[in-house]
Amino acid sequence: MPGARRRRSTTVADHTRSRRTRSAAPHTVGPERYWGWHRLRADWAARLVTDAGYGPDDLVLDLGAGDGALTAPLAATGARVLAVELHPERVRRLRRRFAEQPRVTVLELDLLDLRLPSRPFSVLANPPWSLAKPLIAALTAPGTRLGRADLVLQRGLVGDLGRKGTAGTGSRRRYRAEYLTSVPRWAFSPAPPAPAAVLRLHR
Ligand SMILES: C[S@@+](CC[C@H](N)C(=O)[O-])C[C@H]1O[C@@H](n2cnc3c(N)ncnc32)[C@H](O)[C@@H]1O
Repeated sequence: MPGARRRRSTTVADHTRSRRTRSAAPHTVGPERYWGWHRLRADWAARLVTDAGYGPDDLVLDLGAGDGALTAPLAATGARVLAVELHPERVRRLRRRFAEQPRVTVLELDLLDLRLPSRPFSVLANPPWSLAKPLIAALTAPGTRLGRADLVLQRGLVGDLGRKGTAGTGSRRRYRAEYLTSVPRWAFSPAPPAPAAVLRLHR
């Protein structure tokens, strides 16, 4: 199971070593932890899943799954879904909600510690925006099996990456970065401080 056992292979954390070796500040589960919580409304989540077009042959990661806004419509496509969430109560709710769905696996894990699957996979996620850059670096690193990722992120960052047109570490930038669509603030509950957009990364 991806992420369940840590081999010394690529984890998202490998790309953020400097962050991780600082005291555990932004990722610690504890009273000082700030938990971003801008849930996608069901209609927008359904729209993003429809646009992505996944089906039973796909393995799709929902990183920062919350209470399953994207996990649920993804599961409805028949895809195999890996929902990663760190907040313990949200993990409990996810496990209850998807208990009867064997094609959904919920991992209680810092997404920066996730060992990426060794088989081809995709990502559809509305992750914590503070982790956008290390997450993109990890997903596009040499050797990952990522096929495509649609990430709901702060619009300014998506615009910058879309203009640049590529993403990836090292001299060979293997992924195209595309500004897929704008997402208005009212697509979330509560509304985030800045407007959002979907960044599509694909080989
Ligand atoms: C912007 S919310 C999105 C929730 C859900 N995907 C949705 O669209 O409604 C981000 C989620 O990431 C979770 N989260 C924050 N830091 C995380 C981390 N380091 N690893 C995994 N999940 C994290 C939060 O608890 C929250 O549920």
